[in-house]
Amino acid sequence: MAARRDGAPRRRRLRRRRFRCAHPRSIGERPVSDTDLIVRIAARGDGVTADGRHVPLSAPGDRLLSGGGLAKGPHHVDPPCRHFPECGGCQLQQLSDEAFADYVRDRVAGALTGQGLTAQEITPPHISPPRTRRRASLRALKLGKRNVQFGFSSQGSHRMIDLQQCEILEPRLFALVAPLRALFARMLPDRQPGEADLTLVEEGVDVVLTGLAAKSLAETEMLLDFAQQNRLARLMLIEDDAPLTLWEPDPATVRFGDIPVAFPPRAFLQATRDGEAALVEEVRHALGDAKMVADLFAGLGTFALSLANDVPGRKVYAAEAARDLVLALQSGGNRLPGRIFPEHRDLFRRPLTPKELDRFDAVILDPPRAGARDQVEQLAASQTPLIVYVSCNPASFARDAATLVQGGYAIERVKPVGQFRWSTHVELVATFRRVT
Ligand SMILES: C[S@@+](CC[C@H](N)C(=O)[O-])C[C@H]1O[C@@H](n2cnc3c(N)ncnc32)[C@H](O)[C@@H]1O
Repeated sequence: MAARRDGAPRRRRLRRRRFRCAHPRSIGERPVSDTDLIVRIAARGDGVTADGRHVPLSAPGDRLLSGGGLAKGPHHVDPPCRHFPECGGCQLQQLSDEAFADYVRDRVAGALTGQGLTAQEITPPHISPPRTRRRASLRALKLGKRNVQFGFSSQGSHRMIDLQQCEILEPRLFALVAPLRALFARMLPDRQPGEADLTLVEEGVDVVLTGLAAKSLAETEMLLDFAQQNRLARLMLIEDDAPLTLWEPDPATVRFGDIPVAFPPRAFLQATRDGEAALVEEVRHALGDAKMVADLFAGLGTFALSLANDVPGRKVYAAEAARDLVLALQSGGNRLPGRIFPEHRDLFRRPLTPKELDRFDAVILDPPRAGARDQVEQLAASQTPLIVYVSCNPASFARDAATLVQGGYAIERVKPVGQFRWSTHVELVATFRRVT
């Protein structure tokens, strides 16, 4: 049809195109009004309509229909994994890449708004690609002689999905799923649960098994064959809470910058390599040429060791409560003489005081999910010019951020990080500068 100058045919074409976007719906269902439009995704992953109703497994742009169904909008995609949503490993595979990135950003911005705070800048989020997760805990359940279910445990339930496909695990971790299922089938007592903690380290996959015992020579040999055939970096059993190393041809290590660090079993490691790189890069950007730096909740030294060499003469004090992590960090730090100063310290019980904090040009902190209320109160009372807060929980971060802002800091920049792809688990790096 020839285009008309009054624009009517164009409007009709647009209307038709929009209609085709919606998926087929049952007879008698029709969109009711704009209040039925899904406008955002809530923290726990439900879509929320303009009038505040929660709709599981929906995407922004979807519409609730009068019969209770859902007309899918342009951001509602087919989940890439056959186990979604029952598996529990992912919550948001129905979102387009754009909608997932918006969700990650909005979680951070929303948490700040909830505390009445604004950041001068919120950067575009970093989102980890599929199949990059380098650590996972999988559960096994033996139901019959050769019948073992092995996978993530379904969210909020004891149901298990027997994992045949996974779009988040790094391929070297996923390659172990079938061999581990077979191992559990042979060795797990009937009706008993087992667990496998997998971490990709420099030497291959580090596997820690719970629920299995090596009571006889035959069982020990079976486990050693498994480790050798699958070229594991290390195989450990947890028996009565005590770890037993069965196989570790070379010491298991991780690397921060060019510093190798011994990897204690089940130690904390950022979930993806690219996510870790994004966090380190953002902290590096914030630190600038700061010389005296404190890294609080330092873990194995992800930040301390990656950043110590950036600036001539930089010294990094690193505090961490887990003894095995501090020891590993210390031996890694020995490769940078005079640069790294680790301390075994419980920062909940004994946070750094303002007097201690005032020695530093910059303080990095990366606390557990609960946040770091007591340490942040001390920071708010200090004169530290720069604070770089790495968080795995936007809600506790925003509470701590409010304390820092009350203490005279401004939120200069926030980078949201979605390294748990398709999950509701969101991380961030925030830069605070003292302004008063
Ligand atoms: C989110 S991890 C961050 C680790 C490290 N920054 C990294 O990126 O690998 C939090 C760390 O805080 C440590 N931690 C937990 N409670 C602590 C406390 N009360 N005092 C000091 N460190 C603590 C944990 O052992 C863990 O290593």
